Amino acid sequence: MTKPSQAELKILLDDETLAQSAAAWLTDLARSREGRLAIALAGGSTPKRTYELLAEPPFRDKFPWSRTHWFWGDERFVPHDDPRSNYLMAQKALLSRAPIPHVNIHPIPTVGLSPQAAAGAYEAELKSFYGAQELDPQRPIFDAMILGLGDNGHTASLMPGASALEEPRGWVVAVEGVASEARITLTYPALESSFETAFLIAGAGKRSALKRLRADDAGIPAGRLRAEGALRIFADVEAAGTVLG
Ligand SMILES: O=C1O[C@H](COP(=O)(O)O)[C@@H](O)[C@H](O)[C@H]1O
Repeated sequence: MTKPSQAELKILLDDETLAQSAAAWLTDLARSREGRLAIALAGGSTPKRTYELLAEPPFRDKFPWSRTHWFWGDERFVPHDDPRSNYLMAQKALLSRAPIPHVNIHPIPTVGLSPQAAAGAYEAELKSFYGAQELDPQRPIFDAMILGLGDNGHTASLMPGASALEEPRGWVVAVEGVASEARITLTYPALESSFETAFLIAGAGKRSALKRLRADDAGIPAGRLRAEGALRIFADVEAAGTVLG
């Protein structure tokens, strides 16, 4: 298990170089893996430029689109055309602009069912894709997991104080009452089940949370993550300020 304090930290000058570096990492990783690939996307605003770059040359021309499947680490429980939707952000920045087969896109359902039912449906979809009901640490679900870090230390939709933080076995849960809308999130066991994981972190507002992440601070949800594979942090200098200082 890899703790955040053991992550390889890459500090980039600004948003653009962070996105270039993250897109290069993901493309090289995807090309180095054989067969079917699973990538879990983060939402929010930080990864948007990385997603855009993947759909543009030179990354677009090198990426193994046909064998890559796209999942989400979390979703806001709103329709997919709502501006808050993590699916919508990825769809506009990447999915609609790259040659991705429709069957390779696995959004978290948000309409016509309860948050609990949506979490159950997504867990069933992940298990069907994985081909087993139980996680094998030797065989992670994902090849790459992209994560963000909230100012309050949340990652995916593992929010401070949420009961989701204590979920020992389930792969996906609903989170209600901790944000303006309900959330659906992968739990630690599922988020940790990846060959490689990368946090994308930008902006001065993230300085304190990044410092706590790098100290494995269990007081923030991200600080409790123990990745099964390699862990990387791509941070811009604004976010990394106190880490460098
Ligand atoms: O609410 C969320 O926030 C985090 C962090 O987003 P950012 O815009 O501050 O990078 C994100 O990773 C997560 O997917 C999202 O639902």
